[in-house]
Amino acid sequence: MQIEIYDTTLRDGAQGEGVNFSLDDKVLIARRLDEVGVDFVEGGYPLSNPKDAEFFQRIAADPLKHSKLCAFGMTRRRGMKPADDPGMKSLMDSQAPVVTIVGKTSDFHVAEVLRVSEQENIDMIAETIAYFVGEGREVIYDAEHCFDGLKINEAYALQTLTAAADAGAMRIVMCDTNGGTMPEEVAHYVKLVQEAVDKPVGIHTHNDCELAIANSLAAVDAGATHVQGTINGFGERCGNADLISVMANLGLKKKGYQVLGGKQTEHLTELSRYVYEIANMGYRINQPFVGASAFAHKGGMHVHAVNRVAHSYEHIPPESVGNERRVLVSELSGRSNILAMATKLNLQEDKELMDRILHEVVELENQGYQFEAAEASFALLVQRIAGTFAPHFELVKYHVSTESRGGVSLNEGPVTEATVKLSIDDEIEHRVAEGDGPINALDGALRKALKGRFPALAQMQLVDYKVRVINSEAATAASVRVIIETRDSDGETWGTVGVNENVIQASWDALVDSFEYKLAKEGRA
Ligand SMILES: CC(=O)SCCNC(=O)CCNC(=O)[C@H](O)C(C)(C)COP(=O)(O)OP(=O)(O)OC[C@H]1O[C@@H](n2cnc3c(N)ncnc32)[C@H](O)[C@@H]1OP(=O)(O)O
Ligand SMILES: CC(=O)C(=O)O
Repeated sequence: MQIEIYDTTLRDGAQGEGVNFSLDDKVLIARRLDEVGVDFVEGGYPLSNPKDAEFFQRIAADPLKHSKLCAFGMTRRRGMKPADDPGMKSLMDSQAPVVTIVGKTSDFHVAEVLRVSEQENIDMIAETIAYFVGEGREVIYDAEHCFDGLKINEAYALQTLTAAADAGAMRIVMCDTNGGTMPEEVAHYVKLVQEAVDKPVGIHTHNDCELAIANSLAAVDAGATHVQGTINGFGERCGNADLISVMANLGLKKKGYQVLGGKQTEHLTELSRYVYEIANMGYRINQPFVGASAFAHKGGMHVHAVNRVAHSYEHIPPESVGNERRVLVSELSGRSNILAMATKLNLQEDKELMDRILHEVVELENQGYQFEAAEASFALLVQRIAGTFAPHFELVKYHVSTESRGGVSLNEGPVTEATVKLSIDDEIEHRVAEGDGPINALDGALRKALKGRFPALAQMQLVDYKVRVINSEAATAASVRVIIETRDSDGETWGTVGVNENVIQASWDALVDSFEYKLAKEGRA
């Protein structure tokens, strides 16, 4: 059975706190969803703001190839003809072939929020839908508070749904607007509504009870053939059903269903990250299926088993959703973790060497190091222990000073300067740089000292810097752990770590590892 996927990232997703798309962002996401093969893309609420209205004009000028574009709006205002309502006009002006109309299902909302008679609400639903159908548009009806309405007054809720179906809506979408419905209730009411209306039923869930995906799947099992949600679960309050997981579950896990016209789900990881990037939001590392940790193995016993049989600790192959298997190295590692990482680094299997590496990792983690987010420092550590590490430069000394002068100008902040003296092939490079703080100044001086010999260093940049105070078991004084993330011009990123009681020394150690990792990479290339 083919299940329709309806994406509302650009409308309900944008109602999530912290989510804000520019017009260009919206166009990019709509086109990506179109390429992926999503059936319906809801572009926004044209009455709401000029950006959403303009979005529809941009897409009308260069229509989507596969997905049907939907414009969202509410039923006509009370006491008005649809043709006179500015909301209806904005939906017509959008030129979207599909109009999605939200209307009230619950008599409580009709009385207390809309403050109209029950009959007027039914007229608002029926007249709005009939108007758009008469104008040649397809209409999807989003029944707001559908489950709550059915619980309070089943007969009235069903009357609103049949009014929508009879007026010509092509889908009746049951919305768990407040996100408070349980899966068994969803299944019960979806079956009930299917019997009452002669149109395909859809589901739209919110995640307030962390059940949005379970509820979407329960609805599909009960007969719904259309699922609404957002990429990465963005949305009002706790978000909507995450379509990434919905599609992965329907495409790969549950028997008898197909999504995206039977296309593969291998692009889901890329799609999820694309939307995070455009939204300028960090990825959720433990996001099911597509998160960086979704197939990351940390416990030694797990890694041991995965090395023998990959699926022993994996429910699906990571590649089936475009993700990858990762092995993490930490104090919870066994020899198998080290072996897996060392194999990646082309090291021979050597039990004695593995034991020494494992012992060193456990010892360093006890001091506060952490290699999970610092794979580059781990790779260098392995080389140091194996005796294959050849440093490209050696420190003679560095010096950092920060000077703050009063009385010159109120805008003048402190000036930080770093001097770095290195020995490179027995020659001395001695350079100075100013920066926005000590680490930036050290980074600048180090680059100046190395750039003549190693011009490729200009291709890398530091993209993240994290400091955490730690109190290791071994030492009574507080140390700090610095993790630096670096990105290369080819897109590769790597993490390095430094630990010291002095934050500048910890930063220097992480910085040097980052530079050495890049130089080793260039050497291999
Ligand atoms: C469940 C959902 O997610 S539905 C979508 C929710 N999304 C949004 O609200 C985002 C976009 N919304 C907006 O930009 C604005 O709210 C607008 C443009 C739609 C309306 O703005 P305003 O006219 O200033 O009204 P406001 O937002 O204060 O109140 C909503 C109005 O719509 C009415 N209304 C609410 N639902 C419906 C409905 N289904 N049909 C008709 N009218 C409705 C309310 O009664 C209220 O009108 P009233 O003030 O005359 O009582
Ligand atoms: C329509 C919609 O977004 C809701 O009821 O949640």
